Amino acid sequence: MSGRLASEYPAWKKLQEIYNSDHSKLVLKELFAQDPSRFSKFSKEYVSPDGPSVTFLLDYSKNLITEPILQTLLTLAREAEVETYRDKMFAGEHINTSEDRSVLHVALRNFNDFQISEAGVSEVQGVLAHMKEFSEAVRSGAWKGYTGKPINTIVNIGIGGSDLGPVMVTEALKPYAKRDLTAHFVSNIDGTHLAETLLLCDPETTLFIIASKTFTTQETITNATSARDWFLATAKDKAHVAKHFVALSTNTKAVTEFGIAEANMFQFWDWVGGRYSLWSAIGLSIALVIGYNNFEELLKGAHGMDKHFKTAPLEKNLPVLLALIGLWYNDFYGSQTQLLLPYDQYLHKFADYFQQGDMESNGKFVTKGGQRVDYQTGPIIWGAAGTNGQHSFYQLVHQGTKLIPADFIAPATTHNPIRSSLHHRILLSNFFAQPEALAFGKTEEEELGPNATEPLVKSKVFEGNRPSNSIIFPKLTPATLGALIALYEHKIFTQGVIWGINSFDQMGVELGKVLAKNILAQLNKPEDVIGHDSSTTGLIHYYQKHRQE
Ligand SMILES: O=P(O)(O)OC[C@H]1O[C@H](O)[C@@H](O)[C@@H](O)[C@@H]1O
Repeated sequence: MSGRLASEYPAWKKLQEIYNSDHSKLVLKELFAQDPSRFSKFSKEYVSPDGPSVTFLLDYSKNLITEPILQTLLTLAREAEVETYRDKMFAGEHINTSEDRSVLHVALRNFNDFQISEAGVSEVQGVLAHMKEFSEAVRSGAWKGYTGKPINTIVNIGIGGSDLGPVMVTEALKPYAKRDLTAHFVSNIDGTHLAETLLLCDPETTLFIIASKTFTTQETITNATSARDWFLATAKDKAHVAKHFVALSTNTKAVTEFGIAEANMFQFWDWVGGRYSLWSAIGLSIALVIGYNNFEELLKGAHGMDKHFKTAPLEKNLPVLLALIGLWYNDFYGSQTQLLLPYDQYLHKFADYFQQGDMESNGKFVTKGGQRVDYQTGPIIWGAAGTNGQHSFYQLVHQGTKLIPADFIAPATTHNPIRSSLHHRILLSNFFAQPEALAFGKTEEEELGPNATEPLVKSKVFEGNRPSNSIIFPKLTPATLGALIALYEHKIFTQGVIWGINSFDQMGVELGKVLAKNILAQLNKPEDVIGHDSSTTGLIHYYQKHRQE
């Protein structure tokens, strides 16, 4: 039953035994030499079941696994009832127990395949139709600003899940963008973020999209209010707000109190988690930038992956395989982090996006049953796009003292084939070379011959045996991106079920918010600063001494 300690499952204990007795024998160079069919055994092609064509190859052969290890990991998934909990999610059961909510981002991209009865699900199509109509009106120029000019700039104001998804996807799908519609994203409460953005905006032609599930988030409401003040400083009449401000939210009351009419609000529901919300009304900026039809392709690509996750047997289920391999390193090898390395400049925000997606979901130390876990849960996610990382942190990945599993992700075809795709061939040669170097390394013998012992030679040794997955797909299309995001979403889900934690709440972001509110009220005068430790008090006093308003 989910909520149990993962370490109590028989398969977990068996994995620990296997690790203890065998891990020093798991050497990639030998595993490949012993089995010429290792690649075909440990790689799978995904082909979308229907809808827009999506294919990709997942090669997981360069991992420190054998068939028996994989089988034991699969047994662990069965003992943790991953299939049952997956089906509960798709059925709309309240698997987010702490908030007593269902978890239904899959319902946002459901094209009549799953029967889900939950309040709001039947409204999804209506909101999509509203998004289509509105985005087409803005893109065609039919929607006019208060002086009759068309909109040429949009500013999405939101943070966390109400920012990262739209930012990542609009960057990733830039080749599909309407280039004369500029999109900005303001998230940080630091006034610099808004001020620098407003310098690039004209109030007559700018549309502000206020994206907030709760519509109470301090950063977003403060930024939205300042943006409205800036707008009204020129437009004067409050009635003009209707042409320049729309809201994406679950909170109709707060939206209308802010001064945005319900007609300009795009609704979603409490069963959409913030970090799973780009498929909802939160995706409005995506639809505006790439067009509604491309947004729908994104949804369909994700839906194809949902069907795969829902129906493929565990041993062929790609999100499950990624989850199990990741768990093997996280819980038995003691790996603390997981790299996401897209060899595609358009995916330069992919790791940032899944920092929230994974770390906010699985950064939990208590099971659903309230027990402190005695094993590691969510990994630290990090990464960078293309070869940039190779010239910065890869040194540590290759020759440092830590084991850092990495996912390499690349398209076979580029959207920018300059110089007959020369750039892309160089990029991909690195995409192929890095996992090879990580896995197989370079010995002293290769460096100088059998008697080489000098420090210089030693420093050139690559021990190898550093694991990675590789994902390669034909081209980065909206549907392919949708499938890739859903792949990782379901990976996160699977790991969360096995660890017995609630992947769908985020209690850990609350304490800082409460403390900041309290401190904000004390910032005026030194004598107001009470109730803190000496460090916090000292820092605030220093600020009070040196600030200039
Ligand atoms: O969309 P909202 O309600 O403004 O929340 C923005 C963000 O706030 C918090 O940091 C968390 O709850 C995140 O999950 C959320 O994405």
